[in-house]
Amino acid sequence: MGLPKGWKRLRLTARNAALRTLLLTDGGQPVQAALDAVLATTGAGRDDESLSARDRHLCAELVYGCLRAEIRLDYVLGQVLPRPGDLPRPLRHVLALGVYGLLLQEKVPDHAVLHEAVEQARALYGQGLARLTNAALRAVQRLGDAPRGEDFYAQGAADALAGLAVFCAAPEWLARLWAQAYGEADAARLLRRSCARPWSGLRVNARHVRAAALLAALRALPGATAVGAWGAALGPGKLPEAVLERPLAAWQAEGALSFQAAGSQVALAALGAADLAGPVWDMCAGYGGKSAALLEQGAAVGLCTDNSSARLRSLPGLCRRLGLDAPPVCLADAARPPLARWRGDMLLDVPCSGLGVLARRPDIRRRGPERLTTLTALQERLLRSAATLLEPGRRLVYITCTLNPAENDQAVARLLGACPGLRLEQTWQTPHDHPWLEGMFGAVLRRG
Ligand SMILES: C[S@@+](CC[C@H](N)C(=O)[O-])C[C@H]1O[C@@H](n2cnc3c(N)ncnc32)[C@H](O)[C@@H]1O
Repeated sequence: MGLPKGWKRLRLTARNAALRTLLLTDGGQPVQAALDAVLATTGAGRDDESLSARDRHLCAELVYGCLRAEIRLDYVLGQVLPRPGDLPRPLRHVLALGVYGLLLQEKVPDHAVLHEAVEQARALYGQGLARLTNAALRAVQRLGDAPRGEDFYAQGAADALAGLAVFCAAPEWLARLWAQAYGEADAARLLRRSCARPWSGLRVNARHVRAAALLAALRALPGATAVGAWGAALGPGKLPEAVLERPLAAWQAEGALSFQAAGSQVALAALGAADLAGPVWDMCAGYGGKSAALLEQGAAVGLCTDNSSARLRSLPGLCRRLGLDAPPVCLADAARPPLARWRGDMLLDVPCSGLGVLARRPDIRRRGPERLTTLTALQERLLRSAATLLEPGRRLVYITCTLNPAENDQAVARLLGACPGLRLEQTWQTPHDHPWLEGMFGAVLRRG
């Protein structure tokens, strides 16, 4: 999306960088890619045009926070403005950033939030809309604590679930899908979890000489939780700068440490993926996060394929950093694989709706339910093609990061119905009442 003409009048601040990032996400760019693109132009070394490390962090918090709360912020704006949807999109982001600052951002004084929002509106659109911004945000201030509580969002909602969906900034269709699939109590738990700030997941490279010491040090951090065999998770804001007197970035650069979502690590451990019989074929290897974890933990990954060359391209470099022998990589559509047989086990970490990772990927909630049917059909094709290649005695591990039965247990059931030679050995999913672990699903199938 093009930027309004007045954009150049804005100073480089965390909030202005956040505004620019949010605009990029409107054009369909994934949130982290948009943030990386904006921060790449605001790095240190550009004298008057640089953001401090603290401001870069604040910018990320604002972007992720606003996207995570978008539906809720829009609702609040709808209570103080007659037709916020008619305003230009950049101004709506200015207002949303302002409401986020007033209601959900700790430690930032209201007057600073108001001042910067009004400055943004003035620079982009002039005095008239700056006045409107000031009036709208002051009206939000006058609502007091009400918008911080759930009851505020029940006004005008069809029922309690619809009100909770707005409070948790989830689309109503998703709340209904979860209520129908898992019951209202679980749907409520999942909605609350989906809008909380995510935990950071760290994975220690089991092959690194200091792996044991590093793992022990990470797990000994205040509030740290062990995940899987080689991981630790830390709550929001708890990531330290350094461990064992070295910056985390240095451990990462020398291949001792990777960032990997705790849910992925727990899923791999629960499904026994490190014990898969080689050569393992990772059919949707992407950037190689799961393959790298398996290689570190001793699995013989023999082939990585994906239909995205941009993703696959980073896999050899990732292996190099971690000191692993990179498996062969090949650009391939897993629904029409380039091989007729595969003698080892297979990993199918499919493209999915991502409804289990909304806290970490908040832009996913902007996508509508219509894509669920397309994704389910794609997963069915991928499962069938993998099952066709599976040799007797070999296992196929199926993984999603979603909370949607059609993509999870029902997808597995459909495959079992269509392929009588397959046996279901295990299914696993993140417990719905887990307060922070992402929603993952996995199944292990074996050809008899
Ligand atoms: C959940 S991601 C995989 C993440 C990866 N396993 C990791 O841990 O980093 C799903 C991947 O499937 C890939 N994909 C989508 N459609 C595909 C297809 N038809 N054949 C192969 N890969 C596909 C996407 O490019 C994406 O990288």
